[in-house]
Amino acid sequence: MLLESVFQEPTTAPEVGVSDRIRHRLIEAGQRFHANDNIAAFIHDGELDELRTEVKQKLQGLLHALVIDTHSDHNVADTAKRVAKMFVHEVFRGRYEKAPAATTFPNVSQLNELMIVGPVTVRSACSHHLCPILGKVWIGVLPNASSDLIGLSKYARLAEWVMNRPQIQEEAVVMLADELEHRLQPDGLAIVMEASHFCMHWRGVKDNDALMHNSVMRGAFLKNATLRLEFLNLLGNRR
Ligand SMILES: Nc1nc2c(ncn2[C@@H]2O[C@H](COP(=O)(O)OP(=O)(O)OP(=O)(O)O)[C@@H](O)[C@H]2O)c(=O)[nH]1
Repeated sequence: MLLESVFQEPTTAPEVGVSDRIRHRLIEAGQRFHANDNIAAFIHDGELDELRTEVKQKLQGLLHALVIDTHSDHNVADTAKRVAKMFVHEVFRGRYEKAPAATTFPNVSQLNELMIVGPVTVRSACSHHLCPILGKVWIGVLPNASSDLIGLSKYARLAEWVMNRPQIQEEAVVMLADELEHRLQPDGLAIVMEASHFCMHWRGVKDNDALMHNSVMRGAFLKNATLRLEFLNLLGNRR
């Protein structure tokens, strides 16, 4: 091959990848696209499969950079494909898919007593190292006569949707609280999360036992110490 042909400028513009198209739409709309943001509204039909293909290609490049022989080692031959599927359609799907439908029902019995759902098992990944976060969430709701109600399973589905993104735990509970508050319009909302961070177990400090606990208290749970205590005491007996 002639040396000139190696250094020749490309005559055609490089093809714009699907991630660039999506990013362009987000920037045009002034929309944030942090690791824990949902960007489903900016992804057109069919583009998620295209995105998975692009991610696969980049992961193949990552394996190459790690000097892993993906040709002769049959164990890694499909790793890029598998990991791309895992990121886009499984562990980070909360970024790319629309919120699960959560039909709301009127509070016909005008319930205004404390209700607790949990423990809801949640799985996430830390945005710093993309290591798994495995944990549990407890949700307390104090409805009022005009609050909406949602089916019990929808608490778990919404929690899964919010957690299936690269996150930090402090922001994850706030995001979940925002989603629930928006749908239920309760007098009070409380969330407690307890999670195990694999970035602390598998690598780094290698502490196997440390857990992170955090909470968010809104409305009546913030103002009324007795209610807050009732919620926390009820969890205390069940954890
Ligand atoms: N606050 C908070 N920190 C987290 C969370 N998940 C992981 N981390 C921590 O975020 C930190 C990552 O940032 P750095 O301290 O810059 O990373 P690092 O030098 O690789 O840290 P080491 O883990 O100590 O090796 C680590 O201490 C993680 O344990 C989370 O949900 N919330």
